[in-house]
Amino acid sequence: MSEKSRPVLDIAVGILRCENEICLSLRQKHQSHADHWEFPGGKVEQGELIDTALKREFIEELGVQTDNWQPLITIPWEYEKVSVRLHVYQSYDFVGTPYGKEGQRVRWFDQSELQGITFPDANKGILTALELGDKYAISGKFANAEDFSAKLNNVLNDGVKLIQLRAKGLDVAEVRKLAQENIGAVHKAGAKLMLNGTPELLAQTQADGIQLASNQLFAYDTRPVAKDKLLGASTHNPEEIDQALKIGADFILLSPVLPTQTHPDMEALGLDAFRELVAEIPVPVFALGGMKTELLNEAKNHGAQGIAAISAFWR
Ligand SMILES: Nc1nc2c([nH]c(=O)n2[C@H]2C[C@H](O)[C@@H](COP(=O)(O)OP(=O)(O)OP(=O)(O)O)O2)c(=O)[nH]1
Repeated sequence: MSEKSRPVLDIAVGILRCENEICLSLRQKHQSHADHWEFPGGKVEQGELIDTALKREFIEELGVQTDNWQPLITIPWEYEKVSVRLHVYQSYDFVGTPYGKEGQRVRWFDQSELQGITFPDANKGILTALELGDKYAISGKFANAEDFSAKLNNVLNDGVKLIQLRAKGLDVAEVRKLAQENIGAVHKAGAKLMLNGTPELLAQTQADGIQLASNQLFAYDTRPVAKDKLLGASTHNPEEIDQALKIGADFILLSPVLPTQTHPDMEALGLDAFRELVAEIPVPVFALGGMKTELLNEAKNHGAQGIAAISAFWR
């Protein structure tokens, strides 16, 4: 059967958390992806809600009662033999001690250990979703280097964990200097700094990744940064989204979701069209364009990892 015509299996995937630890189980020899760790879960039965499926699977497979499952990300994925849609939820709420009721190994891992663990391929976007917060601040206007640091500090104090240094008026050397002067404060706050720039610039700094503008995406055939750096891609349509995924983007910005003063000439997608596009993207997607913190939950309810904005964060 061709990949397009075969049925898609809906899988409920549960990230059960206890402080910084996450419960994983090891897939068994008779299963696909044998000896890969997974977040527990399984197929959603006909007509079943995702959180009902998760409660059932955690009782059946791990002997724990769970509650308060919250959506994190949905991952569409084509394996060689099966098409799946992973509905990934997380919860801190459980009663009992998880154990392998079906003989599988079950273990708690610190979240910082997850990057070194072998998961099925579809899980890459889940790990990124766990790593990134739900607010992505993009730097706006600033008077000088001191003013940049002060504004950045406000963003960090607001608890934002992902920041893009975007300074179109500066030359590369000035951007590099700003990045190096501020990276310490960003990392001290447990946040990550993305550069609106090239892989070459990234290599000269301690920044965490680059954000490629939509017209830069087509300059590459393969991932232009190392695996341990973040690659963000700015997109507006399916063609740019496909190219972003082709070159291994870790996450995507999709815009303009709502009308925005920065691009008055572009027609806004609207949240419903945003949701439809996001449903086909196996990595986290931030909603950009007209976003304010009051819209965060609505954006998340439409499948977003969170919101990206200049004016909502940069003050
Ligand atoms: N539970 C879970 N499933 C995952 C994860 N990542 C991932 O790609 N999957 C895929 C593997 C399977 O194709 C499907 C899970 O279905 P399932 O759990 O009912 O499958 P199963 O044990 O019957 O094993 P099989 O039919 O795939 O051999 O979702 C994950 O983290 N947790």
